[in-house]
Amino acid sequence: MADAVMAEDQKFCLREVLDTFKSCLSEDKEVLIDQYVAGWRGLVRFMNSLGTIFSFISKDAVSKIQIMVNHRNGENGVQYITVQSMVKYELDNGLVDITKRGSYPESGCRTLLRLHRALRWLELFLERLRTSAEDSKTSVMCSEAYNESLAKYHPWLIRKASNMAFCALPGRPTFFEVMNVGTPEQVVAMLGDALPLISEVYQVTEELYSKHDLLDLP
Ligand SMILES: CCCCCCCC/C=C\CCCCCCCC(=O)N[C@@H](COP(=O)(O)O)[C@H](O)/C=C/CCCCCCCCCCCCC
Repeated sequence: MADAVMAEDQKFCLREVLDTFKSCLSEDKEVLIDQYVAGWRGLVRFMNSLGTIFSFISKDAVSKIQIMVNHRNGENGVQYITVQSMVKYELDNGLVDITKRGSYPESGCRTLLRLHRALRWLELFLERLRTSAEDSKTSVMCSEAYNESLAKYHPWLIRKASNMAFCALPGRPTFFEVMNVGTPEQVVAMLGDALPLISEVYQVTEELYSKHDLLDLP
């Protein structure tokens, strides 16, 4: 019985993950890195539960998450509390490769930019899921969202592998079930609730990176 309760407690719930993203913005609209990273960690857990075909994506996401965690745990961790403070600290101290890869392949600015681009994919995918009909294909929604966002930054081989992996996504009903949020109507409501905040986190980061000319970091 205790085990059953435990298993129920530990069941994945996408609402909690998206709530983590919702808590990313501080009162003065700074993006909190711990919460941002926790959100991605939750999403990776969800993706892992969909099958090993997504391992190559998961591996890359985990390595980027780990780089950000290392910055937070490092001796200058306090400079990495928000994306705003990280950008200022790394730029002021010349810790970012601006035009070509060089001494700082693991800068926070570069690493977070990769996750930021993936956040745009997430936003587009969730919006499609929210407005989709019952018989819509998640693979098509995922692939369209990918082609409109991340794909332009990926070489041919990654694009090919990604689009092949998307074909393994379960149908919409199963996908909704794995999200463990409730009825399809509750899933749609939850997405409608979470999306504006995810969009805001994306917009705040996009404007910051644009202001400092960081959107094309190598
Ligand atoms: C109800 C909705 C639930 C959605 C659940 C989504 C779960 C997604 C979890 C994680 C997403 C992975 C984020 C991937 C970050 C990719 C960063 C990136 O662009 N990396 C490339 C460039 O890095 P550098 O070489 O410059 O360091 C790297 O080359 C990429 C390698 C792997 C392929 C990345 C493919 C990304 C596809 C994202 C869609 C995930 C689909 C999951 C399906 C649920």
